[in-house]
Amino acid sequence: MQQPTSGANQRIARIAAHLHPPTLQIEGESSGLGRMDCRAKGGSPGFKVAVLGAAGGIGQPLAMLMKINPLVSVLHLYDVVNTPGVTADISHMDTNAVVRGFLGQQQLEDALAGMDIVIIPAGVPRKPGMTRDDLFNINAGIVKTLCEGIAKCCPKAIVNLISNPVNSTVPIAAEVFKKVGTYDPKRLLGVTMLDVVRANTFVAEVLGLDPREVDVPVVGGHAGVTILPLLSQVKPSCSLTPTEIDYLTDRIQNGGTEVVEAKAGAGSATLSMAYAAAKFADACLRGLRGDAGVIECAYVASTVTELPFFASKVRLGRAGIEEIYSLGPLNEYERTGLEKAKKELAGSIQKGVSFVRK
Ligand SMILES: NC(=O)C1=CN([C@@H]2O[C@H](COP(=O)(O)OP(=O)(O)OC[C@H]3O[C@@H](n4cnc5c(N)ncnc54)[C@H](O)[C@@H]3O)[C@@H](O)[C@H]2O)C=CC1
Ligand SMILES: O=C([O-])CC(=O)C(=O)O
Repeated sequence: MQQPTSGANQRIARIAAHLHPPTLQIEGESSGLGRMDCRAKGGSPGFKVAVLGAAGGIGQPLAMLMKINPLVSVLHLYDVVNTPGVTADISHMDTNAVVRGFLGQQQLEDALAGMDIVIIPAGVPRKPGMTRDDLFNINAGIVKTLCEGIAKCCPKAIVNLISNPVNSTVPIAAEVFKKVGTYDPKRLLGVTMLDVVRANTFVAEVLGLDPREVDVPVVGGHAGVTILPLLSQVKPSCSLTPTEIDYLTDRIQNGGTEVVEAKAGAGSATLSMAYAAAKFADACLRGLRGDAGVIECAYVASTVTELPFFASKVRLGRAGIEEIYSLGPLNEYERTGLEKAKKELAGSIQKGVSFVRK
């Protein structure tokens, strides 16, 4: 067998050092003890993104999609299990972002330090027969702990909250940030993008269009009747029959349950959610970069209705949410839906607020 040259020896030694890092020091940063660091050099322009719950059903494909995003220079993957494997795996992708893994509560602060965007899909998913609110008891505590970490380590980060029940977890996050004095409503967004993604898909199916050409605003919240598609505002403008409107509203409101039942106990939407979360995070990143006209639906602190939180179209920019749009003209069907949505949302918001204030 041919002996490697001394130049080749040096290169192999360098690669081996990356695979089995002693205590790697990142330029300009201190390295967390026991942290998995999959490339020593970063520094290329771009944003720093953390995924909390990165080893989960949503977390893994979402981490992969964020690794592909050219706006991301550093990707931190945090979970209470399995991040070494996920980090090693994703770090082999030949895209720009430097990937670092963080395992367990003692590494949460290292995972969060310096982040521009924190995406949270941590928590338990539904099984058939459960509502999203049935997840409250477990997920409320998880979200509270993670948000306490964000308030301490990256209080200026944009937070994309995915963990259910979103209608309550966003108010929980707001209360945690208020308590420590770091709350900026412009930087806290509940991710309802999957409702829009589903609505675009189902409406396109009915109209015989390419879903990429369809834009359906979905407002309210992210559970059952609180998911309110505004089918009178579909772009391109179209006329749907009352039967089509009933079918579409029901399918969009129950899209999550459709997946939970099809998975029959193996969890809820993960792949379409990772896609939706990556699309939404990309919009936040483009806003941060200063792109004009970045508009998406999200569940945010709002004065669009009398409720303190509501999902509607928002414009994203360097400060996070730069403008929240009103609902526009609603027809009778949508006005009735809005009243039902508000009634349920009010209770879910109060439940989240009380959890932190108790
Ligand atoms: N907003 C939305 O549109 C959607 C929200 N979801 C919600 O997203 C959440 C996650 O769903 P899946 O990924 O399918 O669940 P999963 O169980 O596959 O993954 C969740 C991950 O969170 C981790 N985790 C648990 N406690 C943690 C903690 N304290 N800190 C960090 N990580 C922790 C788990 O170890 C696991 O890897 C669920 O609450 C689900 O209901 C799901 C689909 C759509
Ligand atoms: O339905 C669930 O539990 C997960 C979810 O939020 C969705 O798929 O919209």
